[in-house]
Amino acid sequence: MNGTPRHPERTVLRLARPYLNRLVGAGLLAAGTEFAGLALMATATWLLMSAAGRPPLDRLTVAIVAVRALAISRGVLRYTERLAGHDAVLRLITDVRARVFATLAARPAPRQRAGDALSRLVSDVEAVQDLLLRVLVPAAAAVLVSAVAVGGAALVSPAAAGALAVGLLVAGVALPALATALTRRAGAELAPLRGALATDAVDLTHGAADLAAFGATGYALHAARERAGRLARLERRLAATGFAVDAAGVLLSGLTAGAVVLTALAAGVDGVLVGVLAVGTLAAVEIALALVGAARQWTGLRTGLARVAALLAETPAAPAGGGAGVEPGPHAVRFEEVTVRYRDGAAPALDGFSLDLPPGRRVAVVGPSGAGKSTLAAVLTGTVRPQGGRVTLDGRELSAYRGEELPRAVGGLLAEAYVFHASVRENLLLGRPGAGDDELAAATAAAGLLDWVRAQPAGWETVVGEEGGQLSGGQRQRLALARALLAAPGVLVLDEPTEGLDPAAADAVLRSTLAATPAGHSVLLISHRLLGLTELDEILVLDAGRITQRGRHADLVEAPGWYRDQWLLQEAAERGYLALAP
Ligand SMILES: Nc1ncnc2c1ncn2[C@@H]1O[C@H](COP(=O)(O)OP(=O)(O)OP(=O)(O)O)[C@@H](O)[C@H]1O
Repeated sequence: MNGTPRHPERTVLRLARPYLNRLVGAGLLAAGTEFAGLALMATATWLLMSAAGRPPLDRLTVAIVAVRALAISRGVLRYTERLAGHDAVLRLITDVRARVFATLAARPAPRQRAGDALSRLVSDVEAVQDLLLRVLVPAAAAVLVSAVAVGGAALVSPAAAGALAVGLLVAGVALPALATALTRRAGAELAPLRGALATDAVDLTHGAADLAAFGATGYALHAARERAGRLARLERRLAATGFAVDAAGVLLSGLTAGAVVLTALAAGVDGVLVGVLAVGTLAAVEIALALVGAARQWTGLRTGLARVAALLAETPAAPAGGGAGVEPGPHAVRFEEVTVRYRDGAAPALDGFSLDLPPGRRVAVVGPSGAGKSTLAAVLTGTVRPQGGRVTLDGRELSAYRGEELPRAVGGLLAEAYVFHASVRENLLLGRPGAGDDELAAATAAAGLLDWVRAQPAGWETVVGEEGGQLSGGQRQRLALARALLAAPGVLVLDEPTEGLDPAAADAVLRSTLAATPAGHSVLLISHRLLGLTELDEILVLDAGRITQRGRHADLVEAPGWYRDQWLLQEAAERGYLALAP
């Protein structure tokens, strides 16, 4: 696991480099907007106070025109700033999303909940957008305008400018630092609580039927309500702290204006200009107070930014040799002393596993639940990377193949295959885009689903529902199997291909599946069911990640051990089942 970069902002800024001109432009426009606002207040004050003395109108003309020009330009500048800022940031975000997806796609299968991963992906990438648009651009504008305001005030009275500078420093540095310090801890507690609440919502809706069946709805609701209550209390506390800091900001702007007025009066500044300084100070402090908001945003964004930066830092290295290209057809696979451990300190799921799978060989892996069979399939398809040993395809390590290369050589039916909310045809074409009806029919026949497809009024266009919900478990399994057969990778991995089928159907489907696999293609079959394995070249019995027995069915069934015991049990059970079957 890569370490989290210590300054995620730097990673973001590095990515933003190609758009730097646009971002600087947006920053300048934002500063222009704020400056126009400040100048508008100051000019309007001068105009009002001067007009009170009834001077000749021509002395006021420039100021009148300036007020109009500033009022209009403020709106125009704000609009162009938003346009320029969003244009730059949305371009950057497109890059960031593409990189994040590429990294995730090249990564082993996620170990976290899919919903959580997805929502994080969306909100974390948005953190990059917010960092630029809500933190950096307004902060840069506030700093620039504060400097201009102090410079302007210094032209009138250096002493008043000093008082203004102090006020602006407190508003733009001390208050933001205070706001960050006060909210950091609560903010850190908030994120996991929000995550837990999202998970509760998913569990309570998706698991409603099971919760009701076990009479656990009340308990689950109570736990979720408690977490929601804790979140609400935390948010109330954060809001109260936020209001206190905001109130301090208002107080500060009054105090700064008072100090500026007193120093200006003491320095003998003309009354009208004192008024201009007072109103200008209120406007300038308000602009500097934007930094409090920026700091608050920044605190909230840091966790998401760190996660995105960690993902981006993980950008997959191009495989050595640039990927030699994978031809369809036979391939040789070799496992050498492969060890997989899902967690440090946990027992290994695979423990020094070795196997030769030359082209055309058909091997079954059997063993008790938790023995490591699915882990083996995941290692072979590249979704789990072993911590020890190596797995090679045609002599090259699996990790040396590009993400899109490996599936051309190794693939098949993995545990919990996903069926898309689409037609039977579309689900099948995923296995081999462009396959004709004959090919679809051959694969579907081997999986034992062709009769069902033919019986449907819509045939290949039958829509299977969300996650294949309009199919029976067995039909879903057969559809996924047909898709794997259509893909016809050189190394076909079949994780429980006949799960959910009755014994007679399971035998038939396994036989036709093996028959439909082209000569020279190897097969790694994972199965709980030991019947029907007579045709396989070798059967491995796996237990706690190690091979405990190996051989052909005829030999294993003669030797005392797990295989024989299990085979006898299953055979007796199925004989009973078949005797009862009509
Ligand atoms: N994603 C995971 N995270 C942590 N541990 C895992 C994960 N997947 C599997 N394991 C652990 O690894 C071991 C092997 O699991 P695996 O799924 O490979 O066994 P299996 O033989 O396929 O079991 P089954 O026949 O029940 O499907 C088990 O102890 C399991 O708890």
